[in-house]
Amino acid sequence: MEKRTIKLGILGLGTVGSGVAKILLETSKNINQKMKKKLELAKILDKDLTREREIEVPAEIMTDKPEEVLENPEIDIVIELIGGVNPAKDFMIRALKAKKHVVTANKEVMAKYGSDLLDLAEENGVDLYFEASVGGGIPIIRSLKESLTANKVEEIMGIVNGTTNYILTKMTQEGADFADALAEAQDLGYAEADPTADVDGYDAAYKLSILSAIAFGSRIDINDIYLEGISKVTQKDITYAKELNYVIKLLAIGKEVDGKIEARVHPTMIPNNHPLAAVNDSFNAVFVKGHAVGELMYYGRGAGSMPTGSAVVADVIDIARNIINDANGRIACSCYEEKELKSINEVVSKYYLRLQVIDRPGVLAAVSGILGNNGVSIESMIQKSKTENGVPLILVAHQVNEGNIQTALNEIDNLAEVKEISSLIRVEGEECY
Ligand SMILES: NC(=O)C1=CN([C@@H]2O[C@H](COP(=O)(O)OP(=O)(O)OC[C@H]3O[C@@H](n4cnc5c(N)ncnc54)[C@H](OP(=O)(O)O)[C@@H]3O)[C@@H](O)[C@H]2O)C=CC1
Ligand SMILES: N[C@@H](CC=O)C(=O)O
Ligand code: NA
Repeated sequence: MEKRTIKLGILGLGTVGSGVAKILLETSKNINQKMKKKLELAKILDKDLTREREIEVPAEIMTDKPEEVLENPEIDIVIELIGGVNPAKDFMIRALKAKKHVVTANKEVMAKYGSDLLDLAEENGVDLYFEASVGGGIPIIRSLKESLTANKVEEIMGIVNGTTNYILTKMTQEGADFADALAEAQDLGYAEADPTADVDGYDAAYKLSILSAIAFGSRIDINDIYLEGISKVTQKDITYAKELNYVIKLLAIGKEVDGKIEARVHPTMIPNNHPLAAVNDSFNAVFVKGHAVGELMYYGRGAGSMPTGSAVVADVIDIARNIINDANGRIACSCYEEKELKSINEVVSKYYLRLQVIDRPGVLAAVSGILGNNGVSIESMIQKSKTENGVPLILVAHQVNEGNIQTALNEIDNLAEVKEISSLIRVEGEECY
């Protein structure tokens, strides 16, 4: 049956909303030619209609009344770009119940409520797409759901937060101050409305939860993901990492080993020659290992108005194609199994440790003795010259269970010669690449 124009409504004309509107308005001829159908941006909801925007949109399509989008019988696809849980989630529910397809960039909502929303979409015979929620413009969700679907995914390891990658890049390459680098990332539109979501690792954890659900077929409760942000990463550790030929990145790591899932987000040292080490600024990259395809890496802009807009508009076009072909619901929710999650103590990794010790004979023997008794063997060690607060002792431990390292550190902390355990950073990546 010949379809009328497909009408779109945007919720939230902020950083991403402006990118989406720009692409839709400026590229409409090209999009319509590709679609052989007209896509029309019919309404845009935002709270403040007087604020100056990044983009000029016709005044008559702006509204501050949610019902003009959500209850508008003309609108086929609702694009949620408000962020946060509510009212974004309620608006998505209203749209799905009104049998409107939904596209969202909202990782928090998808990580926390994605499976219920996907069920609701299915019940209502509509699609819910969320490519922009992970890796911004990188087509990672579509790749996992479609191009890699023949695989049993064994591992996903990625830099999935543009803000923290921008901050760590500036701190590493320019010795920048944390707060200044964060302010720049905010100015560039990379950060969340509340940037603690970026800095403390929640944003990366939401993304890992979404990726893991698709890759491993099992829902992962966001609260079960081991999480450390970047606020404790110091210039000292960045400098010692350089000496050891490592770089520090905030990694999201998901693995399936013997049917058990490992899911963690934390600052990680990776070798300088590792492919993820060259991923800088707001770029993201996701490394995937599938049983059949082997290793792949997806790389691109993980944040920002236009790159994220690119993923959102691609979802819109995909849904429009489904509408034209009466083909919604092609790919159902991928969480078909319940798999056990490993605790962090069961994780096996290499470790970088930085201790502050008293300059006294026997201290090295005491520390290495405790490590050895706990099955931790030392790969390399640097002892720096004396400071007014003792001597920094930097160790890299071979692969071992996290439980062993933690027990050893508790014992080391009790040594009179040890003033402080300053840092523990996991080290990944050497063996596989
Ligand atoms: N920025 C990025 O690079 C990326 C963002 N995302 C995700 O995209 C979504 C949007 O992010 P972003 O564009 O950066 O966020 P912004 O804060 O820039 O934009 C959100 C917009 O929605 C408006 N808004 C807030 N509450 C309401 C409401 N109740 N009704 C109508 N409008 C409202 C805001 O107005 P006001 O400013 O007045 O509050 C603002 O204009 C988030 O889920 C984010 O996580 C995903 C990938 C990348
Ligand atoms: N705040 C996020 C935006 C994209 O998802 C980030 O910095 O990656
Ligand atoms: Na993406």
